[in-house]
Order: sequence, then structure tokens, then C-alpha cells
Amino acid sequence: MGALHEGHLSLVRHALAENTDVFVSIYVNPTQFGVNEDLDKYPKTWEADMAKLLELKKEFREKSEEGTAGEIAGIFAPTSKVMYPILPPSSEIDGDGSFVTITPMGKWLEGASRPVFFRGVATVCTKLFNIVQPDRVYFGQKDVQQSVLIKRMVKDFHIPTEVRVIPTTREADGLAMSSRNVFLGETRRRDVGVLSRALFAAQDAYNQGEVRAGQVRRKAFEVFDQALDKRDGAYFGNQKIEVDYIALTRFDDMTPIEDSASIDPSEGAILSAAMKVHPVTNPETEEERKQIPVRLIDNVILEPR
Ligand SMILES: Nc1ncnc2c1ncn2[C@@H]1O[C@H](COP(=O)(O)OP(=O)(O)OP(=O)(O)O)[C@@H](O)[C@H]1O
Ligand SMILES: CC(C)(CO)[C@@H](O)C(=O)[O-]
Ligand code: BAL
Repeated sequence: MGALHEGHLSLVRHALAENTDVFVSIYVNPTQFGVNEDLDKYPKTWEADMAKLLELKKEFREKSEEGTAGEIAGIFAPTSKVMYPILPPSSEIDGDGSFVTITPMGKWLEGASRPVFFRGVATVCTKLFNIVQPDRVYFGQKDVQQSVLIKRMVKDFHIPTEVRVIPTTREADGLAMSSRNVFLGETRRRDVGVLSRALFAAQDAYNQGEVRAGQVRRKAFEVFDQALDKRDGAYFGNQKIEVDYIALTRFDDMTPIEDSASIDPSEGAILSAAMKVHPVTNPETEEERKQIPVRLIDNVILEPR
């Protein structure tokens, strides 16, 4: 969706290492945004994006010429008229249109908070895959439910492409890179490292032998409890932070592992989380007065052993 950062470039690097011709799609897809979400505010940095991709093209020039890596063969940046040729796209839950829906997976976790999100993602990815006809497609681990859902879609619809999922690129304090991080501003940015710290703490507990699902999730919540004040079910630092979910799920279908159950260590699990970061409680600067809520997601893999 553009506003490229190192996480996106890592997907392109992996694609260049494994293919001859790489196409980068840049399209902010309206149908995956709910009517009250941040579609209008989504960052657009076309010039900077092109400069980053050009830099990457140069970085790979020698290897491309030797034939040991591919090259960026094109940028696919369609208009909405191209992507949705018949009907203008709807973001209403019961809106009309030609849609791809993957349920029940698309209703849980991210789908519970963003009811049209996965319908929009599955629909636009089907269109992208049909237009570009890629041998492989590259998705980021950061959006783990999205990548599991796309794998399911590719299998169920016999789409002839291989789905590759690339590890999450992080900032120095562990925060997963995301285009939406630019909305945070300095003050909120200082508090949000708590999300990855919580997930890593729970992952450590699992790696040290804890398999009780409730205990693994509790480890993550303990990090929030220690870092922030808890009141009325929300956390408070310089701003209110609401944890949407910290969830343990199975790999293939993202079905939940209940707190009373145990993780099967031979299977492992995904621990994923989402939180809503509200504007700072006592804004002092112009930037703080204009803040919008930012929803952040992250996850870690509890590897099978
Ligand atoms: N930190 C990251 N590491 C690896 N892959 C990433 C990272 N961030 C995004 N991606 C992947 O890049 C692809 C494009 O994502 P998208 O354009 O939505 O960017 P984003 O940074 O996730 O933005 P958003 O703020 O919308 O979450 C997706 O497959 C996504 O999972
Ligand atoms: C998969 C995707 C490109 C669909 O618009 C988007 O959700 C994203 O960038 O993660
Ligand atoms: N990275 C997923 C796209 C979205 O949040 O809309």
C-alpha cells in the first residue's frame, strides 16, 4: 500500500533473490478500510517510494546482470477504476460488489475489529494475482492472519502461485515497522515498544517450557501491567492504550487455543496481538493536538519443537 519502509523492502529483496522478474504493487485498496477507518489519512509518499525502489534496483544491478538475482521489472500502481471496473467499491458491511470472502478465519481477531477488512484483502489480492499472474507472491509475517488467509484462499481457489511469508522487520526497540507508525509522534512512540516486549516475554516463557496457553498469554499481559497503569480494563501512559486481543492460535487455520488448553509443542502456535493507541491525554504540541488513534498489530511464532 506504499509509504514504503524497510519491512516492504525486505519483501522485495527476498523476491529478487528467488525470482527473475519482480513486480511491486502499490495500491491503497479502499474496500479493506471500514467506513470509519483511516483510508483518507493513509500516508502517501510516492516520490520517496520510487527513490527507495530505484536504490534497491541499483543495489541488485550487478547480481541481476550476473543472473544470480532478479530485477525489479515493474511497479503496478493501478487506479481504483482499473481494480474495480464495474461497480465503485463498497466499504459497507452489506455493500454490493464482486467479493471474495474467506470464513470463518476472516471473522476472527483482525476481522472482528475490522469487519470488511479481509473481504477487501481477499478481493484485491485475487484481482492482483489475476492481473500479474505471479509464480510467487510475498507477504509479511507482521500481518500474520492476512498471510494465513491468503494461503487458504490460494489453496481453495486453485490459484497457481506460491505464497511466501517473510519475517517481520523491526525498529531497534522491537516495534514492528508499519506505515502507520508515522502517525504516532514522539511521545506515543516511546510507549508502544510494550507490544513487542510483551510478545517476546511470552515467547521466552514458551521457549523455556511453558505450554499452558493461559500462562503464556498471562506473561504478555504482565509486561503491559508492569509498563503502564491499568484502569477500567485499559492501560495508561502518556495516552490510553486498549489491548484489542492477545491471542494464541494454531498455524494452519488460526483457530484459537483456549486458555484452559495446552499448546502442543510438536505443533507450536502463533501468538498475535493488536492494540489501539489513543491520542496523548494532555496534548502540548501542535502535532499532539492533531493526533488520531493508531491501531498496531504484531505477532511472534512459537516454533514447533
Ligand atoms: N515490518 C514488516 N516486516 C515485514 N513485512 C511487512 C512489515 N510491514 C508490512 N509488511 C508487509 O508488507 C506488505 C504490505 O503491507 P502494507 O502496505 O499494508 O504495509 P504496512 O506497513 O503493514 O502498513 P499498515 O500501516 O497498513 O499496516 C504486507 O504483506 C505486509 O505484511
Ligand atoms: C495485502 C494488501 C496488499 C491488500 O491490499 C494489504 O492488505 C497489505 O499491504 O498488507
Ligand atoms: N497491512 C494491512 C493493511 C491494512 O491495515 O489495511
